[in-house]
Amino acid sequence: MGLTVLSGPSGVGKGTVVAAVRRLFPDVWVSVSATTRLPRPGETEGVEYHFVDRDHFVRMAKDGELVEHAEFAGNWYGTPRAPLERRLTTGLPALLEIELQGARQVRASMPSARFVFLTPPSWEELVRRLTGRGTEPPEVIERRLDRARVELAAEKEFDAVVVNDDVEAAAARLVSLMTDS
Ligand SMILES: Nc1nc2c(ncn2[C@@H]2O[C@H](COP(=O)(O)OP(=O)(O)O)[C@@H](O)[C@H]2O)c(=O)[nH]1
Ligand SMILES: Nc1ncnc2c1ncn2[C@@H]1O[C@H](COP(=O)(O)OP(=O)(O)O)[C@@H](O)[C@H]1O
Repeated sequence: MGLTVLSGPSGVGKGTVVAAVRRLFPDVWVSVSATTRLPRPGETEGVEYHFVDRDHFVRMAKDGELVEHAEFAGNWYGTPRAPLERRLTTGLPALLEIELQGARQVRASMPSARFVFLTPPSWEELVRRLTGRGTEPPEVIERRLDRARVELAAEKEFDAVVVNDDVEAAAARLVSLMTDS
């Protein structure tokens, strides 16, 4: 059990697959990140993210309250340390859903974690999903696709690669990776 880190390009379906993992595996614990990004319609403080302003984020980072943090497409994201450490002391599974730079920081500080990369069936399908979600304006989609190229090139750094073709199959694979000792 222990810590699993899930990464993958924006729009690949990380949030969708993690929601399916929660249904398959209700005991899973998923870290709630801090971010300077504004909430999307339907997002709630403390559920998808802790939404903080830049000053607050910088203070958290400076005070060592974040396990890792990174800038992604113009906003900051980071994993709060205290709740993750509390969870890890129980020995029960914990999941982080974070981008590549953060995953690299966790790899350096917690090398025993499992690193899983979620990848799309094709580049065209990734563009379709990111555009189809309808949550970002075109210029933000462009920045995320730029990052997606970088992230896809780093697939080999991960312990396992899961293709998100079918959501349920991808979720089942992630659960088996998380629970494999
Ligand atoms: N490094 C890091 N990345 C994070 C964290 N939380 C979320 N992310 C990543 O930030 C990126 C953007 O997240 P978000 O704005 O929610 O967009 P979405 O993943 O496309 O729905 C995604 O790759 C997330 O996995 C975090 O705590 N640390
Ligand atoms: N396996 C899949 N097949 C088709 N569409 C998917 C699949 N997984 C996710 N999607 C869709 O792709 C879009 C992006 O998914 P989301 O979970 O928000 O991605 P991420 O969290 O990686 O940015 C959403 O509209 C979602 O419904």
